Amino acid sequence: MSEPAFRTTDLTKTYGEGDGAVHALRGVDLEIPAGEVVVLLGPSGSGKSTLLNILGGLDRASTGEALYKGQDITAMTDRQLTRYRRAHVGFVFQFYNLMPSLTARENVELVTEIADDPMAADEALHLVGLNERIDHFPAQLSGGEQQRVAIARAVAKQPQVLFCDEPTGALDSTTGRKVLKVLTEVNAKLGTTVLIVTHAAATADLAHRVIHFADGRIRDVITNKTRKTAEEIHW
Ligand SMILES: Nc1ncnc2c1ncn2[C@@H]1O[C@H](COP(=O)(O)OP(=O)(O)OP(=O)(O)O)[C@@H](O)[C@H]1O
Repeated sequence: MSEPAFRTTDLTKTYGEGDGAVHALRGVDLEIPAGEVVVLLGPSGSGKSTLLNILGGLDRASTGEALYKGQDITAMTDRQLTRYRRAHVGFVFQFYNLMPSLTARENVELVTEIADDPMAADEALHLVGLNERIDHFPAQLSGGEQQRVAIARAVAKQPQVLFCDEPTGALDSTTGRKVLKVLTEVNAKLGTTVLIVTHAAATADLAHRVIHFADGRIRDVITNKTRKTAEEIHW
């Protein structure tokens, strides 16, 4: 069996100290195979984004181990973490964080200009179905189209892993489905491991694996025997 994308052992994260301490992660043991679409579900405050941020190298664990392809992220220096994020990881957030004064292509080029082995910005925009919108500014695009530019930007540097925190949170369900379709296509075409944190529980039907969080711990992990397509899910 190939090495998993991620493996965590007794991972904890505590924000603050003493009486005010918040135990965001209380001991997470997890394995995420490379090449899967994984959906993280759970109540607000249960630790999903915290886990995503630690695996993505945006935040640090308090204790425990988190391996990316056998490398311990928790032991990395800040410089190593920056390199890890640059080389291997793409992020998609609820709000698209596009530069309003740049076109779709120019927004993607911001990343392709500094990446080691990027695809062309136009190719990334084709991949997300925005062929006709390449020279549009964000204000000329719908919310779903803006999110697809954000996905193109994240995918253009050819990351091994795509972390998506509430990628459909600001979208209606029809538009959200288009965005999810793009994420599953990126997984299928490029083999990118895709982790999605969401409150839209129906998204779980797209996943290879569904992780349920509760109170800073994993409650259960389900492997879907069959997966639905983005067109088939509703929320
Ligand atoms: N930077 C921070 N400082 C202090 N507490 C934090 C910080 N980030 C998260 N927390 C707390 O950690 C806990 C877990 O938060 P997290 O955002 O991981 O949950 P979540 O499951 O993603 O929630 P949601 O679904 O609402 O996004 C919460 O109680 C939150 O308030």
